[in-house]
Amino acid sequence: MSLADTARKLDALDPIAHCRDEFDLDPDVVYLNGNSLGALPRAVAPRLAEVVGQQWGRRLIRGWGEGWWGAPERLGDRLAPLVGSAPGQVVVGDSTSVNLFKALVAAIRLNPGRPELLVDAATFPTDGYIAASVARLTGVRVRPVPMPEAAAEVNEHTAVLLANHVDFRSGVLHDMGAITEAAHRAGALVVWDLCHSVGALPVELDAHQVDLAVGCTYKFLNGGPGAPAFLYVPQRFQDAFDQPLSGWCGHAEPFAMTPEYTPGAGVTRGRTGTPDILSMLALDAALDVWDKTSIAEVRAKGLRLTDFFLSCVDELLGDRVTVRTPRDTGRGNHVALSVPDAGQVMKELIAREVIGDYRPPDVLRFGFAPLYVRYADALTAVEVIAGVI
Ligand SMILES: Cc1ncc(COP(=O)(O)O)c(C=O)c1O
Ligand SMILES: Nc1c(O)cccc1C(=O)C[C@H](N)C(=O)O
Repeated sequence: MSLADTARKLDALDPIAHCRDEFDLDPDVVYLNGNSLGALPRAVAPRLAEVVGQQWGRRLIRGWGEGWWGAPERLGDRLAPLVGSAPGQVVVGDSTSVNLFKALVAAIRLNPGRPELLVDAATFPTDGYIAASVARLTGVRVRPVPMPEAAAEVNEHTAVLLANHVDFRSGVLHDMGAITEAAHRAGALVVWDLCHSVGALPVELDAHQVDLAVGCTYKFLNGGPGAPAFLYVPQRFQDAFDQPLSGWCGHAEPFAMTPEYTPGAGVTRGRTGTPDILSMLALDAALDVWDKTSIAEVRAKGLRLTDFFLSCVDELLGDRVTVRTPRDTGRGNHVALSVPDAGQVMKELIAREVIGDYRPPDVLRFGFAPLYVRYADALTAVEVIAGVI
């Protein structure tokens, strides 16, 4: 069967093909960058019009008592099933970088007397930058470790390991269960960055006894540019969770306006300042699509779609590219291809309406958001790449 026939067949049989109708997409664009910024869900614009016009416009400050104040925890509970968390352990707000700062300092405070902070050596830069600053503030030292060696490198000196679930460049999926277990055996805590796995594949934070986790909502959760991030604090740590950005919104009684800080109950103490309600309620609307499918269906399609993309790459590009992403299930939802002059190649692809991204030094990165990317898009992208390189 030709690749075009296979793509047609796979799209016809796709059990979640209907989810694409939930998105407002440009029909002329092959969008393979949902791993940086998810597409626009149709539900967002009308919800924002209502929030701005009715809630802000008419209810004014009363909005805080009519749903706004509790939005960080309510949205956290909506996200919880996607990360394998019981309710009451996820709070939405701030950026991933800010939540990483809170989580790392809190983790070091939970595990005092150990001098090392291990950091994924291939990490997305913000994690490394924040870890370095946290190390300076708390007096620990950072030791970069390649993720495949992380489990072996954690030892009695390690306070905390900062790990990425899916590598932002290669797409490699790291073994959350095994790494967390090894860290715990050595008496260390692990903070997981879920930016590239949440909404792409099942994440089992409670089942793996994860200590703390953070993630963003503007990639596979389609919350929009600058959508708020989230912080996971399991119940067993909530009373001792002592985060450094002790703003009034994490206070036990914010409106008592007392001079001393008393942390709020539960995951609420992960909050800092006033929540960004417009972005938060845009995310709320974006999450509606998860009522129409499940993370298991999304993962199944994600693997099939990236498999099909890889067969197209093998057949149409051959050894003109090097595949940097594992071919087995140890991968997330993006595929990295190395080519010479990758930056220029990506510019030419984007000029031809195939949108992926370039990551130095030589990676073309293509994200496959199963909610709206079709098998036919995967084939078109490879045909266009073949014409460019
Ligand atoms: C692994 C990872 N962590 C963090 C971030 C970003 O953090 P922030 O939302 O603070 O920009 C990204 C992407 O931007 C990322 O890929
Ligand atoms: N967060 C981003 C942004 O504000 C602008 C452009 C890109 C991004 C990204 O998300 C980059 C992404 N985390 C990456 O994996 O490279």
